[in-house]
Amino acid sequence: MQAKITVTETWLRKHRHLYDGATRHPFIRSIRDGNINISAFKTWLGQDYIFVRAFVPFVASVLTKAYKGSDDGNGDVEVILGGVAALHDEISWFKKEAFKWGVQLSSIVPQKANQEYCRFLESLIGPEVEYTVAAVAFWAIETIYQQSFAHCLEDDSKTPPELKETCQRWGNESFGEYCNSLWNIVDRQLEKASDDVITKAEATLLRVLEHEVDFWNMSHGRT
Ligand SMILES: Cc1ncc(CNC=O)c(N)n1
Repeated sequence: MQAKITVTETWLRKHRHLYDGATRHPFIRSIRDGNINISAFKTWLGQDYIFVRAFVPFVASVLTKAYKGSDDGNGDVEVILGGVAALHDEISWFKKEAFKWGVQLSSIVPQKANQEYCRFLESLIGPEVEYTVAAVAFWAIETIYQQSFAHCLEDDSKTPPELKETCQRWGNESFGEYCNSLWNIVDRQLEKASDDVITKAEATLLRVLEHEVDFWNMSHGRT
């Protein structure tokens, strides 16, 4: 018997080009090739700190929806709670890393692409946004970082040693397993979703991919 093709697999095939654009962006390639411009890296670091702060309430809203969706015999709440805990760690890491690179976090002004991405996150927080739709966004946001930074840690990469720890943060195996758990959550939700919700979720995935590309572009100085 042939394994059934999931909705997410269909999407990733259909939108492969945009997906690769987000996970194999020139910014990531430049880290991987070892010719990253350090000022671009610092821009990314400061802007991503702001993004992550805005990401926390979004993830908390996904957690609430998982709880309320509440035929949660599948442990969605625990997986997402793990994500919240990791973000607590991550915020401390950003502060430490910013200090190391001489980036003053308190004086960072969010750039346009970042503002728009944060506003998009806010638009997904409200109770009118279905759990399935919010979970798809969450899965995509985490997975893009995982795939991008794991690419910088492959055997043939020339990632500068001082950036390895950053790449490890999202490229490590346990973050990969966490992303797979999110993927399972999303697949399970989509299997029982209405066509209307599936359509909305696909549109949301596309918006995430576009925002991620714009975010990398911003760090790369292409805005
Ligand atoms: C722009 C962006 N997208 C995804 C992530 C990864 N999630 C949490 O850290 C991130 N830090 N920044």
